[in-house]
Amino acid sequence: MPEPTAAPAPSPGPAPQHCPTPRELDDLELLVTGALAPLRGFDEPGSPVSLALPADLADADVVELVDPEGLPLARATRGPAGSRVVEPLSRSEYGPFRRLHLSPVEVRAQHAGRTVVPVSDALTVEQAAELRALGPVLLLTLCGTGLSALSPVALVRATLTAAEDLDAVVVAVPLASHGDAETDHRLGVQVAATYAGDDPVHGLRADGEPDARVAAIVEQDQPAPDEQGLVLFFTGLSGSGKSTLARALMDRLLEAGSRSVTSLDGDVVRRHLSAGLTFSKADRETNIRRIGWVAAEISRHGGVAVCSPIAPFDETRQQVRAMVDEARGAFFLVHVATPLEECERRDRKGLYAKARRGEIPEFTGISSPYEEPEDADVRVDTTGRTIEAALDDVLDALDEAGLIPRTPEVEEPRNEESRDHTPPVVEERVQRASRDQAPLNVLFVCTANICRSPYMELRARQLAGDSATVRFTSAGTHGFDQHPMDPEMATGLIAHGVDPAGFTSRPVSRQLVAAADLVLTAEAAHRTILLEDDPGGFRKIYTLGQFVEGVRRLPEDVRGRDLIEQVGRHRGNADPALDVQDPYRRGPEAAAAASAHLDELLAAAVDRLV
Ligand SMILES: Nc1ncnc2c1ncn2[C@@H]1O[C@H](COP(=O)(O)OS(=O)(=O)O)[C@@H](OP(=O)(O)O)[C@H]1O
Ligand SMILES: Nc1ncnc2c1ncn2[C@@H]1O[C@H](COP(=O)(O)OP(=O)(O)O)[C@@H](O)[C@H]1O
Repeated sequence: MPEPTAAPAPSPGPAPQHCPTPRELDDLELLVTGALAPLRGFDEPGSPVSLALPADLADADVVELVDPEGLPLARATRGPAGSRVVEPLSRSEYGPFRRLHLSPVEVRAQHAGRTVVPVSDALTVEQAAELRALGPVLLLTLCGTGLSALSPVALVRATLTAAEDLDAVVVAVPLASHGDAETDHRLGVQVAATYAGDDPVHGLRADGEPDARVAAIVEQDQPAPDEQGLVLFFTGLSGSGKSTLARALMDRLLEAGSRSVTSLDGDVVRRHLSAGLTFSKADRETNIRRIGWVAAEISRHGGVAVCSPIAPFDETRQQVRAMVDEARGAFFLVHVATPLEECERRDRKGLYAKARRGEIPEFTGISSPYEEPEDADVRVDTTGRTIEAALDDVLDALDEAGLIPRTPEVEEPRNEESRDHTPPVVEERVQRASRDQAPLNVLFVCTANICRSPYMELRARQLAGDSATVRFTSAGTHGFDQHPMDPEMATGLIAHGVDPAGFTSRPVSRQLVAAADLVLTAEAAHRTILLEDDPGGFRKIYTLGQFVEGVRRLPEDVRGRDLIEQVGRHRGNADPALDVQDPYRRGPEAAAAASAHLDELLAAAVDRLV
């Protein structure tokens, strides 16, 4: 049959409605405003601007496209060669910065005569200077789904903030990403040319760092992995241990108090959110999608959702992953891979026996399939293991992924005396701005402040030369006041030409830790002691060995405060294997070994701090 050459007349009766994806809604807006000209519809030959209709609408001549709240936005009519011609019905009125969404025609009428500059990331100080030299500019903020590393709303906020000091008009254009950088660039050039008309278009050089105000917007929008919304999704057979492990993990998080946690347990969800659903394939999929939707919303707002349904189908699990992704949360899949024989042996609820007798139809593992995940972040078989040991595997994997650091309070429940209501990280951030200009305060800590930490303090000072940008001090977790340095370790310093004569020891205190920008301990045990007193300090208290591991993972040009911040985001474990051994009363060989170990670590750390 020949392809139709023109849109057929719409069939009578109301057109079926469809709500497109966020990316498609962005495309629709640009098609309707003419920003994507010469494109006028979806799926034109060779165009990446496509519309995926559900199977039951694929053959419909006309589909009414609605926004998520059901407002009809446009009619999409079947056109030539499989395209969908778009005819606007109404214009979106809501959404942040809607007033800045101008069409090319509106821009020409209101702002002609300005240089058009496409913006798809936070403007840097250098770029602001570049813009100032251009005279009046129109910042075409390309804020569509997935185009920028920043969320659409943060990109517009960042651009408006940077524009305060410029002769600039900000226009928001929801140009979405279409999968590959080349296509995105090509569409960006096309859209900018359409908006510019006869005015010049200027492409910014990618260069430099944003100023403090813009950086604060970026930081808020891109939280560190351990502050990001998180969906912990346990999947596995009935009786595998999902609920038990999920509950144990939740208890740890709740006791630590640093995250807001919501449980979406399989059985509990089926009593409330999914009441009435059966165990047919379709109903199980609905159940999991509901859990996924709620979990994604929780993650959108920075919370932790702990889900523990069977979730037997890979495709539905992938859909949940995509929903969480869209909400800019992290998705962490735990496969509780206890084999069927063990689950059946446990048969806590007697369900397997009933399923074997045919009294429960479609029972997972017996008469309904379980598709093993191939994309699990961690796989735990609980057979013959304690709950603590199984939980340990999950906590290790979460720590490794940087999502939940193994701080002492997550590690094990704290007792009442050591509970400390330390200021949250937000306050830490505010304080940081005012400290930026002050010298870095680095505190070294060991046990008695007579062997390793004085060596660190005095040797670091020597390595730093006369740098005024860092101050080094030291203290001991169990030290006495006013003791001189241990003679064996002092020998090592003297060999380097450092005179330890004036040094006297002191005990560490909360005040000393609070005043430090960075605390480096000789052993993991010292770190644990300090963190018990200051649980919020896990971003600045490390063992020296752990810190140096972090430093070595970062590019050479990351230095000073940036270095401390970035090590904080990507820190590894305080592995006791990285400890500097205590040489006290172990003779000259132990002292020489400790000095050599410290020399190596300090050379790596100090050079990057000054
Ligand atoms: N036919 C059948 N198959 C599997 N499970 C069954 C069935 N009928 C009832 N149950 C009980 O329901 C719990 C599983 O519900 P879920 O919502 O997690 O299942 S699913 O993800 O929708 O597949 C499951 O709980 P858990 O043991 O916590 O997994 C069972 O107790
Ligand atoms: N290492 C372990 N981890 C988790 N559960 C375990 C472990 N060892 C034994 N169990 C037992 O297995 C059962 C698992 O039940 P549950 O957590 O309700 O599983 P599910 O939610 O997957 O149906 C519980 O009775 C639990 O005490």
